[in-house]
Amino acid sequence: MLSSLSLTTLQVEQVEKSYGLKKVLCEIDFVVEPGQVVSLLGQSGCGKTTLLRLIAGFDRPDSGQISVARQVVANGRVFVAAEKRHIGYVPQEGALFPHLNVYDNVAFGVGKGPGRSQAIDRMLELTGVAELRAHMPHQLSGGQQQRVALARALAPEPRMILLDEPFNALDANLRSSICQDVMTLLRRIGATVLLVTHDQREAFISSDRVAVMRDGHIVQFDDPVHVYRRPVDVQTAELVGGVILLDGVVVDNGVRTALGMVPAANRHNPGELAGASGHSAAAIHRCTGDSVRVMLRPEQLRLVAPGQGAAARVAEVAFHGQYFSLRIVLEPTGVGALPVEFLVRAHYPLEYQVGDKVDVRIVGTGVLYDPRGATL
Ligand SMILES: Nc1ncnc2c1ncn2[C@@H]1O[C@H](COP(=O)(O)OP(=O)(O)OP(=O)(O)O)[C@@H](O)[C@H]1O
Repeated sequence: MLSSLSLTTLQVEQVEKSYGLKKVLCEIDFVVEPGQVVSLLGQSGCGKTTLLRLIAGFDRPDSGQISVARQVVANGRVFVAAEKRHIGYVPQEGALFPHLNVYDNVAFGVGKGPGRSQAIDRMLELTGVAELRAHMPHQLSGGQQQRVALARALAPEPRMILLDEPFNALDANLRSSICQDVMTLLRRIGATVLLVTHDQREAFISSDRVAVMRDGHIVQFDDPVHVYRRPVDVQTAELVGGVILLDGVVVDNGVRTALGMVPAANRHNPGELAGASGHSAAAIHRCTGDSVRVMLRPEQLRLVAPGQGAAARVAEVAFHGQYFSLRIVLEPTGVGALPVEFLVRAHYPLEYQVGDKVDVRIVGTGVLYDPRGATL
């Protein structure tokens, strides 16, 4: 049962696709190893669904090659029809057949043969919807519908699973718990999975690798920690989290900024960003004297006792329930042309109020980009 899922590699090589004059996918190249979960993460319109449809076999690439389990399914000469690719597809909002009950929805794609009803029963159990087998889709909650859609996609024992924003219709709280449930299940059965999402948290929670897409390109294919800690450029940094950007000038042992000296690394540096280590200075040495942009994550800033960091003041406090966000404005230092302000999180009980003077210190290293925000 489902053994084929764990053996499947997906290979996408130099795939391109245009609609009319609009190029929607450019030089798409990546591999999903057997049992890996990979997310396609990007803003609306960047080409995620188009890529998924080419892999599923609903559409043809203009050029390039797609292979599933080392068999070519699409290139200039070969095109294997969707139903012969043995790929499970869970579309946005599940799209269950409204006139079929849960059992019949799950049974839909399962071939006739011995063991059919046991296979369907097992899938209903596995996805936790066995007790709902007689329900019609309109009698199910959003989360239950997604589980049934997953059961339906898994029941024919596909070679891999494609999920197209499957949790979109759920409200925020339900969304992250259902996402975690579904991913735990898919990992337990060793499925090779490609997940389309525009939600960075969903991509990070679920995936071994994240493919960040922009304007039809994969701009970074990396593990989630690297995508967050060492994004390829400022746009990617902003896509996946809060960003503090400082203008700076590279000097011998770091970058001089309005927040003082920032230990810095470029993206290609080995080692962890936290802590100012020798490798940072070596890697940025060749840029000495250059103007750069330094990217920090908000959690890298700490409010500390006077005299221990850069002087600033609290301009605004907002309560979010679990935490407060403080808008902090640096006192002018002459470094950096514009006033520098940013948001810092603080927890209850809050020690600060609007107008307080505070000092700000950086923890860990910043990531360097050129003044346009591109990789150095
Ligand atoms: N059949 C089609 N004909 C013409 N243009 C299309 C077609 N399908 C997609 N496009 C265009 O291709 C681009 C990429 O669309 P796609 O649906 O792949 O993006 P997406 O990243 O999945 O977006 P979303 O997150 O909103 O679903 C968009 O500009 C879209 O308008």
